[in-house]
Amino acid sequence: MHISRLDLQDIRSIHQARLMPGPGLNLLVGENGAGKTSVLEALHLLGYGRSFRGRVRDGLIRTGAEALQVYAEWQDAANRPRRVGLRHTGSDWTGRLDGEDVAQLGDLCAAMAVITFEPTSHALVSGGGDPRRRFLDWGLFHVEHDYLGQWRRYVRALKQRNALLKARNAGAQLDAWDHEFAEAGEPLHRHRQTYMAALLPHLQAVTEQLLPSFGIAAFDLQAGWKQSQMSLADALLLNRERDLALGHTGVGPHRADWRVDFVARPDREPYSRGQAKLVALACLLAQARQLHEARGEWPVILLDDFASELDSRHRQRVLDQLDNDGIQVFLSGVDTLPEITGKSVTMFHVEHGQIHPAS
Ligand SMILES: Nc1ncnc2c1ncn2[C@@H]1O[C@H](COP(=O)(O)OP(=O)(O)OP(=O)(O)O)[C@@H](O)[C@H]1O
Repeated sequence: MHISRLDLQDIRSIHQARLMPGPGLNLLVGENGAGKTSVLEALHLLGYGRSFRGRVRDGLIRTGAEALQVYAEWQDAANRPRRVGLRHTGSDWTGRLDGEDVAQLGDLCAAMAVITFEPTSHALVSGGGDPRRRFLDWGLFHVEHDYLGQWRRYVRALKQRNALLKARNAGAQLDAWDHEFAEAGEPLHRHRQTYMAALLPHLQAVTEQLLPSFGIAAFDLQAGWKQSQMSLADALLLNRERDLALGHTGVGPHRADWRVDFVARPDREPYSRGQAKLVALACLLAQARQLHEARGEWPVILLDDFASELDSRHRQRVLDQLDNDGIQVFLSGVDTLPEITGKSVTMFHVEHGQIHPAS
């Protein structure tokens, strides 16, 4: 997808702005605090319904304004014009997609595929399991039409089961929710397995380009229970006493995780922050490629503060790859980058919340 127009209103220090982005690399340059990241946050909001710097009500709306608004136009894979608009007050939102009101924020997010690489993205490989589960769920949400419904069914069963566990209610109701939980959880896991298998060749290809000396040794999914030894229903039964004592469900796809191991790192020594960022970026770019393979459409890629912690050689490799693939990228930085030489670049100067195309 190529966003051809982006209107922003009352996002952080940006009162009103309109950008006409180019199809390739869009570079947002300006001093610290100018408002560059705010533009990326607005796009991320359309793709995820939230900011990557906290909740909307925690400062995304310009001080003194009642609500923020974002509007974007793009062409989809079949070159059809699409448009999306979102107004958010911090507690309530209204959304329009192709001229129609939408009932769920998820409908907007499904239309806009956005992949964001930002200063905390290294958490994808060096933090807890939450971002890694979200990574899988995001990919599946965009390529498997029924995944969202299955995921919602699972989350509902988990909530109900946890409520019963908290109330120490081990009666027939718990049996019924165990059944529902297992029925919803098993297919979720199978989807994740299939997705990881589909992702692997892309991860290999991206790693080959970004980190050629690493070599992928394994890309493994842990189900969240001892899936090779028992069904989810059996795992629930086995863990029931423990779950009742703890008041929550300790096994299931909500405890799943994945890891990527490299031939060059047999002892799995900890990554430097820059290495963690590169591995995280490789995973995100693999996800972009898989989405393209599955849907015939590239996501939009946001690279916030890209220059920090990635050396020039790696920046060059990343930007070359994105350029070769013809992906639309929004990149923010305090300075322009030498690595953009020879690429099709649309540049914007950002200053005190004002955005001007650079001539
Ligand atoms: N709710 C708000 N209302 C008004 N201004 C805000 C609000 N939240 C943040 N700001 C201001 O917006 C600016 C933040 O912009 P942003 O983080 O997008 O800058 P940036 O250009 O990405 O900076 P850096 O290069 O330092 O990362 C800051 O000047 C901040 O004071």
